[in-house]
Amino acid sequence: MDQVFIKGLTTDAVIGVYDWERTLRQPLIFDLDMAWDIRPAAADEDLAATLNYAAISEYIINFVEASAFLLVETLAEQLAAQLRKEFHIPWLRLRVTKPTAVKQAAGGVGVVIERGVLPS
Ligand SMILES: Nc1nc2c(c(=O)[nH]1)N=C([C@H](O)[C@@H](O)CO)CN2
Repeated sequence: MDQVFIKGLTTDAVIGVYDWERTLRQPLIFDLDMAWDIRPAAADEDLAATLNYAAISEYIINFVEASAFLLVETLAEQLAAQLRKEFHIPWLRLRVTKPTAVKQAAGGVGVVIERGVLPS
């Protein structure tokens, strides 16, 4: 299946379970793979026939900047559900990385979820 992707989208949010984390914003990085048949868009050079990664990036930034979840799990789950509904995405894989949460984890920490059904 074809995919449209967004890699390394970075924005800030209030996120975390500890008291000190409720008083500041921390960076979060989003990697998103979305199943989509790109052939109709390619055939007609038609942006409306594909997933507009610029529009989806803007949606993610607005959603995340307005959020204040405790767990990255909750953020991932809510964001994935909203993205699927808003953009009619049949299947997606979403990675949410909290790059500064654990100093010794150079590549960050976080979650990866897959939601929906991969079209055959
Ligand atoms: N699986 C998770 N573990 C932890 C989370 C989380 O959201 N999911 N959050 C924290 C703290 O907020 C941490 O990021 C502070 O450094 C700890 N573990």
